[in-house]
Formats: sequence, structure tokens, C-alpha cells
Amino acid sequence: MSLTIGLTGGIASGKSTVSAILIEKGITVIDADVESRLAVEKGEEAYQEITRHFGDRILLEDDSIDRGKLGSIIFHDEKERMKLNSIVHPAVRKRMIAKKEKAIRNDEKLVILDIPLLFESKLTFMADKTLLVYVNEDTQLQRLMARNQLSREEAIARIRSQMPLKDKKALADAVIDNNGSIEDTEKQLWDILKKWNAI
Ligand SMILES: CC(C)(COP(=O)(O)OP(=O)(O)OC[C@H]1O[C@@H](n2cnc3c(N)ncnc32)[C@H](O)[C@@H]1O)[C@@H](O)C(=O)NCCC(=O)NCCS
Ligand SMILES: Nc1ncnc2c1ncn2[C@@H]1O[C@H](COP(=O)(O)OP(=O)(O)OP(=O)(O)O)[C@@H](O)[C@H]1O
Repeated sequence: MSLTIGLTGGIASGKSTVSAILIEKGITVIDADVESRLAVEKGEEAYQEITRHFGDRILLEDDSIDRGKLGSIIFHDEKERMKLNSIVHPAVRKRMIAKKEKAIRNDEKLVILDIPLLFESKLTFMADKTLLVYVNEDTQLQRLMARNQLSREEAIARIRSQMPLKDKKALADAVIDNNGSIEDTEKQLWDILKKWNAI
């Protein structure tokens, strides 16, 4: 028997930090952000569709996608964000399902799907359990501004493009409070996984 956990949160809430702890223990983590990067590489179908819709202004000199530029468009314009999502998400889903099935075929007991938009995109069907990495609004804003070198206004636009973390709390099977130290987060993680008989 294999258990698939959908690990989610908000932008800069700490999903990658939790994933890194799991990866270090040899647990397979399939990361939607990584898959979405691969899905828009030159030559991929989604790349063609993005350039067709957004034009050359979102390309770098080597014709790869300028993620900073595309981000500054879609985090300020819901219609454009929905358009990008409709191009990228099917490809990401396909890649993640293929990797998950491979891990299950390999008899892995635990598979983690790290999906920031798990609830927004109604992807909970892909996982047996959902685990939310939660921080309060102020911590989220401060960590996002520091990590991405964003202005307050840019960081707020990104946070507002997602379902508020407090709403996600009500939807998740378990919640890790990541406002404290990483050691504290790690302890909560192992406690939840033990409770779920996942480790
Ligand atoms: C807008 C893009 C170019 C920005 O790239 P960048 O390298 O700066 O950020 P990265 O991809 O690492 O994403 C960082 C975080 O932003 C948030 N985020 C990304 N895309 C979205 C979106 N469409 N809606 C809301 N939040 C998003 C997530 O929390 C994600 O973890 C890129 O995020 C993208 O192509 N997004 C569309 C695909 C998508 O939805 N990805 C998220 C998981 S499938
Ligand atoms: N408990 C913590 N204490 C201090 N800093 C933390 C803690 N957890 C995470 N961070 C820092 O906060 C930032 C955001 O964390 P992380 O990158 O793990 O978030 P994320 O949810 O994966 O973000 P995204 O969805 O944008 O990829 C990082 O700079 C990380 O080092």
C-alpha cells in the first residue's frame, strides 16, 4: 500500500522547506513548480501556446521564457493568469500523474505531491491526504519579500492571486504551523506522518 500526500500552502509558506526535509530522508517529492518549469521549456507544446498568446515581449534573448516578466503580467491580471493556467496546468498534471504512478509501481510507501494550487485548482483527487504548510499573513509577506527581493506591492499581488491561507486551513486534513523555527516545523511534520502511518 502506498500513501500519496498533497502538500500545499501559499506562496513562500514553506512547502519547499518541508519538501527538503522529506527528500533528505529519501522520500519522493514531486514538485508542481519544477514540473511547470519543465513544461514550458523551448520545444514543449505549452511553450508554443504561451508565446502565441503573450508574444515576444515575454522572451529572453535565447528565446526561453522570461519568468520575471511573465510573472509581472499574470500576478496583476486575473484574466491573463487564468489564460496561463489553462495552458500550463494540463501539462503539469499529466507529468505529475506519470511520476506518481511510477513511484507507486516502484512500491514506494509514501509519495508527496507538492502543489501550491492544490485547492484552487481542485486537484485533491490526486492525493489520499492533504497537508497544509501554514504561516500568518505577516510572516508570509516578510518571507516572500526577502526571498524574491520583491517590493511590498509586488509581494501582496502574488499573495492575493491565491486562496487565503486561513481558508485553506479549513480544507486540509492536517496543518503544519510554520511561523516558528524549522526544528518546530520538522517535529510537527513527523508527528503527522506517524499519525497517518505514513512512516
Ligand atoms: C508566473 C511564473 C512564470 C513565475 O515564475 P517564477 O519562477 O517567478 O515562480 P515559480 O514558478 O517558482 O512559482 C513561485 C510560486 O508562485 C505561485 N504561483 C505560480 N503560478 C501561480 C499562479 N498561476 N497562480 C497563483 N500562484 C502562482 C506559487 O505559490 C509558486 O510556488 C510561473 O510561476 C508560472 O509559469 N506559473 C503558471 C503555472 C503555475 O500555476 N504554477 C504553479 C504550480 S502548477
Ligand atoms: N520556519 C522558518 N523559519 C525561517 N524561515 C523560513 C522558515 N520556513 C521557510 N523559511 C524561509 O521562507 C522562505 C519561503 O519558504 P519556501 O521557499 O520553503 O516556501 P514555498 O512555500 O516553497 O514557496 P513557493 O510556493 O513560493 O515556492 C524561504 O526563504 C525559506 O528559507
